[in-house]
Amino acid sequence: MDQPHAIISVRNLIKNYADFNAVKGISFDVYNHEIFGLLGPNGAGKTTTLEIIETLREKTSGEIYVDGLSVDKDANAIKRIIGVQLQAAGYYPNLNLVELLELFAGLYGVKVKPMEMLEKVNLQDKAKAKYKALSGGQKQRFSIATTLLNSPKIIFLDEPTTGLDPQARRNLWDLISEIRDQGTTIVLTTHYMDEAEQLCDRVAFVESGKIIALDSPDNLIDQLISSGFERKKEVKKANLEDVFINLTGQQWREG
Ligand SMILES: Nc1ncnc2c1ncn2[C@@H]1O[C@H](COP(=O)(O)OP(=O)(O)OP(=O)(O)O)[C@@H](O)[C@H]1O
Repeated sequence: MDQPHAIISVRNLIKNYADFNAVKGISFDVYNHEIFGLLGPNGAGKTTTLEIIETLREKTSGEIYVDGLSVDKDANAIKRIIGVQLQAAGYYPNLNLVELLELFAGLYGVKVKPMEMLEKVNLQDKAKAKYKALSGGQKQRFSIATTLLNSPKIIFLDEPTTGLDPQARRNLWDLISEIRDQGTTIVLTTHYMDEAEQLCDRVAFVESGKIIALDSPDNLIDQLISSGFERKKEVKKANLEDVFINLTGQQWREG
Protein backbone atom coordinates (compact mmCIF):
# COMPACT_ATOMS: atom_id res chain seq x y z
CA MET A 1 0.00 0.00 0.00
CA ASP A 2 1.16 3.55 -0.71
CA GLN A 3 2.39 5.57 2.23
CA PRO A 4 -0.50 7.89 3.24
CA HIS A 5 0.05 11.56 2.46
CA ALA A 6 0.27 13.79 5.55
CA ILE A 7 -1.79 16.94 4.91
CA ILE A 8 -1.04 18.21 8.43
CA SER A 9 2.27 17.63 10.13
CA VAL A 10 2.85 18.71 13.75
CA ARG A 11 6.32 18.34 15.29
CA ASN A 12 7.29 18.98 18.91
CA LEU A 13 4.48 21.44 19.51
CA ILE A 14 4.76 23.30 22.80
CA LYS A 15 2.32 25.88 24.14
CA ASN A 16 2.87 27.68 27.41
CA TYR A 17 0.31 30.06 28.93
CA ALA A 18 2.57 32.18 31.17
CA ASP A 19 4.29 29.53 33.28
CA PHE A 20 1.63 26.86 32.62
CA ASN A 21 2.73 24.19 30.12
CA ALA A 22 -0.56 23.35 28.31
CA VAL A 23 0.90 21.41 25.33
CA LYS A 24 4.10 19.51 26.06
CA GLY A 25 5.88 18.75 22.81
CA ILE A 26 3.41 16.72 20.75
CA SER A 27 3.97 15.36 17.24
CA PHE A 28 1.47 13.79 14.86
CA ASP A 29 0.41 13.67 11.23
CA VAL A 30 -3.10 13.94 9.81
CA TYR A 31 -3.49 12.05 6.55
CA ASN A 32 -5.26 13.38 3.50
CA HIS A 33 -8.99 12.46 3.36
CA GLU A 34 -9.25 11.03 6.86
CA ILE A 35 -11.34 11.90 9.88
CA PHE A 36 -8.79 12.45 12.63
CA GLY A 37 -9.99 12.77 16.23
CA LEU A 38 -8.29 14.43 19.18
CA LEU A 39 -9.73 12.78 22.29
CA GLY A 40 -9.15 13.52 25.90
CA PRO A 41 -10.47 14.99 29.12
CA ASN A 42 -11.26 18.66 29.77
CA GLY A 43 -8.16 20.77 29.79
CA ALA A 44 -5.98 18.21 27.95
CA GLY A 45 -4.93 20.75 25.31
CA LYS A 46 -7.13 19.70 22.36
CA THR A 47 -8.62 23.11 21.55
CA THR A 48 -5.28 24.83 22.02
CA THR A 49 -3.67 22.42 19.54
CA LEU A 50 -6.52 22.84 17.05
CA GLU A 51 -6.40 26.64 17.22
CA ILE A 52 -2.64 26.73 16.72
CA ILE A 53 -2.99 24.58 13.58
CA GLU A 54 -5.81 26.89 12.42
CA THR A 55 -3.36 29.82 12.82
CA LEU A 56 -5.74 31.42 15.33
CA ARG A 57 -3.36 31.06 18.28
CA GLU A 58 0.41 31.55 18.66
CA LYS A 59 2.52 28.53 19.58
CA THR A 60 5.46 28.68 21.94
CA SER A 61 7.62 26.40 19.78
CA GLY A 62 7.49 23.51 17.33
CA GLU A 63 6.87 23.13 13.62
CA ILE A 64 3.52 22.83 11.87
CA TYR A 65 2.86 22.39 8.17
CA VAL A 66 -0.63 22.42 6.65
CA ASP A 67 -0.68 21.16 3.08
CA GLY A 68 3.01 22.05 2.86
CA LEU A 69 2.47 25.58 4.21
CA SER A 70 4.18 26.72 7.40
CA VAL A 71 2.03 28.27 10.15
CA ASP A 72 4.91 30.69 10.79
CA LYS A 73 5.29 31.98 7.25
CA ASP A 74 2.09 31.17 5.38
CA ALA A 75 -0.76 31.77 7.85
CA ASN A 76 -2.91 33.63 5.31
CA ALA A 77 -2.49 30.92 2.69
CA ILE A 78 -3.43 28.31 5.30
CA LYS A 79 -6.58 30.27 6.21
CA ARG A 80 -7.67 30.07 2.56
CA ILE A 81 -7.57 26.25 2.43
CA ILE A 82 -9.14 25.44 5.80
CA GLY A 83 -12.67 25.69 7.13
CA VAL A 84 -13.30 26.63 10.76
CA GLN A 85 -16.53 26.94 12.69
CA LEU A 86 -17.45 30.55 13.35
CA GLN A 87 -18.58 31.59 16.79
CA ALA A 88 -22.38 31.68 17.05
CA ALA A 89 -22.03 35.32 18.17
CA GLY A 90 -21.31 36.17 14.51
CA TYR A 91 -24.73 34.95 13.40
CA TYR A 92 -26.54 38.28 13.13
CA PRO A 93 -30.02 37.75 14.62
CA ASN A 94 -31.99 39.55 11.93
CA LEU A 95 -30.58 37.60 8.98
CA ASN A 96 -31.96 34.29 7.77
CA LEU A 97 -29.77 31.31 6.85
CA VAL A 98 -29.45 32.27 3.17
CA GLU A 99 -28.53 35.84 4.08
CA LEU A 100 -25.98 34.64 6.65
CA LEU A 101 -24.31 32.36 4.09
CA GLU A 102 -24.18 35.25 1.60
CA LEU A 103 -22.64 37.48 4.24
CA PHE A 104 -19.96 34.93 5.23
CA ALA A 105 -19.19 34.11 1.59
CA GLY A 106 -18.65 37.83 1.04
CA LEU A 107 -16.20 37.90 3.95
CA TYR A 108 -14.28 35.00 2.39
CA GLY A 109 -14.43 36.73 -0.99
CA VAL A 110 -16.07 33.68 -2.62
CA LYS A 111 -19.31 33.20 -4.53
CA VAL A 112 -21.61 30.42 -3.33
CA LYS A 113 -25.10 29.15 -4.07
CA PRO A 114 -26.67 29.34 -0.58
CA MET A 115 -29.42 26.82 -1.38
CA GLU A 116 -26.84 24.26 -2.52
CA MET A 117 -24.89 24.79 0.70
CA LEU A 118 -28.08 24.30 2.73
CA GLU A 119 -28.96 21.15 0.77
CA LYS A 120 -25.55 19.68 1.63
CA VAL A 121 -26.48 19.82 5.30
CA ASN A 122 -30.19 19.05 4.79
CA LEU A 123 -31.41 22.49 5.85
CA GLN A 124 -33.04 23.55 2.58
CA ASP A 125 -36.43 23.78 4.36
CA LYS A 126 -34.96 26.29 6.80
CA ALA A 127 -33.61 28.73 4.21
CA LYS A 128 -35.75 31.58 5.52
CA ALA A 129 -35.36 30.71 9.21
CA LYS A 130 -33.23 32.70 11.64
CA TYR A 131 -30.33 30.88 13.29
CA LYS A 132 -31.81 31.24 16.78
CA ALA A 133 -34.96 29.39 15.66
CA LEU A 134 -33.00 26.23 14.78
CA SER A 135 -32.75 23.11 16.97
CA GLY A 136 -29.36 22.16 18.42
CA GLY A 137 -28.67 19.63 15.65
CA GLN A 138 -29.75 22.10 12.96
CA LYS A 139 -27.47 24.77 14.42
CA GLN A 140 -24.53 22.38 14.24
CA ARG A 141 -25.37 21.44 10.63
CA PHE A 142 -25.56 25.11 9.71
CA SER A 143 -22.25 25.73 11.41
CA ILE A 144 -20.73 22.89 9.38
CA ALA A 145 -22.14 24.46 6.20
CA THR A 146 -20.27 27.67 7.06
CA THR A 147 -16.99 25.71 7.26
CA LEU A 148 -17.51 24.55 3.66
CA LEU A 149 -18.03 28.00 2.11
CA ASN A 150 -14.48 28.37 0.78
CA SER A 151 -14.33 24.74 -0.53
CA PRO A 152 -11.61 23.94 2.00
CA LYS A 153 -9.20 20.99 1.89
CA ILE A 154 -9.48 20.54 5.66
CA ILE A 155 -12.22 21.38 8.14
CA PHE A 156 -11.85 21.63 11.92
CA LEU A 157 -14.75 20.75 14.20
CA ASP A 158 -14.47 21.37 17.95
CA GLU A 159 -16.84 19.03 19.81
CA PRO A 160 -19.38 18.98 16.98
CA THR A 161 -22.01 16.85 18.74
CA THR A 162 -21.85 18.08 22.33
CA GLY A 163 -25.37 18.57 23.68
CA LEU A 164 -27.18 16.80 20.84
CA ASP A 165 -29.66 13.95 21.18
CA PRO A 166 -28.72 10.47 19.85
CA GLN A 167 -30.50 10.90 16.51
CA ALA A 168 -29.07 14.32 15.86
CA ARG A 169 -25.60 12.94 16.70
CA ARG A 170 -25.95 10.05 14.28
CA ASN A 171 -27.22 12.39 11.57
CA LEU A 172 -24.18 14.57 12.12
CA TRP A 173 -21.86 11.54 11.97
CA ASP A 174 -23.40 10.66 8.59
CA LEU A 175 -22.92 14.23 7.40
CA ILE A 176 -19.29 14.36 8.55
CA SER A 177 -18.57 11.00 6.87
CA GLU A 178 -20.14 12.25 3.61
CA ILE A 179 -17.93 15.35 3.71
CA ARG A 180 -14.87 13.09 4.15
CA ASP A 181 -16.05 10.83 1.32
CA GLN A 182 -16.23 13.87 -0.95
CA GLY A 183 -12.53 14.44 -0.37
CA THR A 184 -12.25 16.82 2.60
CA THR A 185 -9.95 16.02 5.51
CA ILE A 186 -11.61 16.45 8.90
CA VAL A 187 -9.98 17.11 12.26
CA LEU A 188 -12.31 17.06 15.23
CA THR A 189 -12.24 16.99 19.00
CA THR A 190 -14.64 14.96 21.08
CA HIS A 191 -15.20 13.63 24.58
CA TYR A 192 -17.39 10.82 23.29
CA MET A 193 -15.63 7.50 22.81
CA ASP A 194 -18.53 5.96 20.86
CA GLU A 195 -18.35 8.90 18.47
CA ALA A 196 -14.62 8.45 17.97
CA GLU A 197 -15.04 4.71 17.45
CA GLN A 198 -17.81 5.10 14.86
CA LEU A 199 -16.58 8.14 13.04
CA CYS A 200 -12.81 8.56 13.19
CA ASP A 201 -10.33 6.81 10.92
CA ARG A 202 -7.59 7.50 13.47
CA VAL A 203 -7.55 9.03 16.92
CA ALA A 204 -4.97 10.57 19.22
CA PHE A 205 -5.57 10.40 22.95
CA VAL A 206 -4.38 13.62 24.55
CA GLU A 207 -3.81 13.87 28.26
CA SER A 208 -2.18 16.73 30.17
CA GLY A 209 -0.70 18.15 26.97
CA LYS A 210 0.79 14.86 25.70
CA ILE A 211 -0.33 12.27 23.17
CA ILE A 212 -0.53 8.97 25.02
CA ALA A 213 -1.81 6.82 22.10
CA LEU A 214 -2.42 7.27 18.38
CA ASP A 215 -3.89 4.72 15.95
CA SER A 216 -7.15 3.61 14.36
CA PRO A 217 -9.89 2.76 16.88
CA ASP A 218 -9.76 -0.88 15.68
CA ASN A 219 -6.02 -1.20 16.22
CA LEU A 220 -6.20 0.43 19.65
CA ILE A 221 -8.95 -1.96 20.75
CA ASP A 222 -7.12 -4.99 19.28
CA GLN A 223 -3.92 -4.00 21.08
CA LEU A 224 -5.81 -3.76 24.35
CA ILE A 225 -7.43 -7.17 23.86
CA SER A 226 -4.15 -8.81 22.86
CA SER A 227 -2.60 -7.47 26.08
CA GLY A 228 -5.02 -9.77 27.94
CA PHE A 229 -7.72 -7.21 28.75
CA GLU A 230 -11.19 -8.61 29.36
CA ARG A 231 -14.37 -6.82 30.28
CA LYS A 232 -15.69 -7.87 33.65
CA LYS A 233 -19.30 -8.29 32.54
CA GLU A 234 -20.49 -9.72 29.27
CA VAL A 235 -21.70 -6.83 27.18
CA LYS A 236 -25.28 -6.88 25.92
CA LYS A 237 -25.73 -6.84 22.16
CA ALA A 238 -27.64 -3.55 22.34
CA ASN A 239 -27.73 -0.59 24.69
CA LEU A 240 -30.30 1.94 25.86
CA GLU A 241 -29.38 4.28 23.01
CA ASP A 242 -30.22 1.52 20.50
CA VAL A 243 -33.61 1.16 22.22
CA PHE A 244 -34.18 4.91 21.90
CA ILE A 245 -33.21 4.97 18.22
CA ASN A 246 -35.34 1.89 17.55
CA LEU A 247 -38.38 3.45 19.18
CA THR A 248 -38.08 6.89 17.65
CA GLY A 249 -36.58 6.17 14.21
CA GLN A 250 -33.37 7.40 12.67
CA GLN A 251 -34.67 9.81 10.03
CA TRP A 252 -33.62 13.42 9.84
CA ARG A 253 -35.74 15.26 12.32
CA GLU A 254 -36.77 18.84 12.00
CA GLY A 255 -37.66 20.00 15.47
N1 LIG B 1 -5.92 31.68 27.10
C1 LIG B 1 -5.51 30.87 28.06
N2 LIG B 1 -4.79 31.33 29.10
C2 LIG B 1 -4.36 30.51 30.08
N3 LIG B 1 -4.60 29.18 30.13
C3 LIG B 1 -5.31 28.66 29.12
C4 LIG B 1 -5.81 29.47 28.04
N4 LIG B 1 -6.49 28.67 27.17
C5 LIG B 1 -6.41 27.43 27.71
N5 LIG B 1 -5.72 27.41 28.85
C6 LIG B 1 -5.42 26.24 29.69
O1 LIG B 1 -4.72 25.29 28.90
C7 LIG B 1 -5.18 23.97 29.19
C8 LIG B 1 -5.67 23.33 27.89
O2 LIG B 1 -6.87 23.95 27.47
P1 LIG B 1 -7.66 23.52 26.17
O3 LIG B 1 -8.83 24.42 26.03
O4 LIG B 1 -6.73 23.43 25.03
O5 LIG B 1 -8.12 22.06 26.59
P2 LIG B 1 -9.16 21.08 25.89
O6 LIG B 1 -8.50 19.75 25.84
O7 LIG B 1 -9.65 21.65 24.62
O8 LIG B 1 -10.31 21.06 26.97
P3 LIG B 1 -11.92 21.02 26.78
O9 LIG B 1 -12.22 19.60 26.42
O10 LIG B 1 -12.41 21.39 28.12
O11 LIG B 1 -12.27 22.00 25.70
C9 LIG B 1 -6.25 24.10 30.25
O12 LIG B 1 -5.66 23.85 31.51
C10 LIG B 1 -6.68 25.55 30.15
O13 LIG B 1 -7.11 26.05 31.39
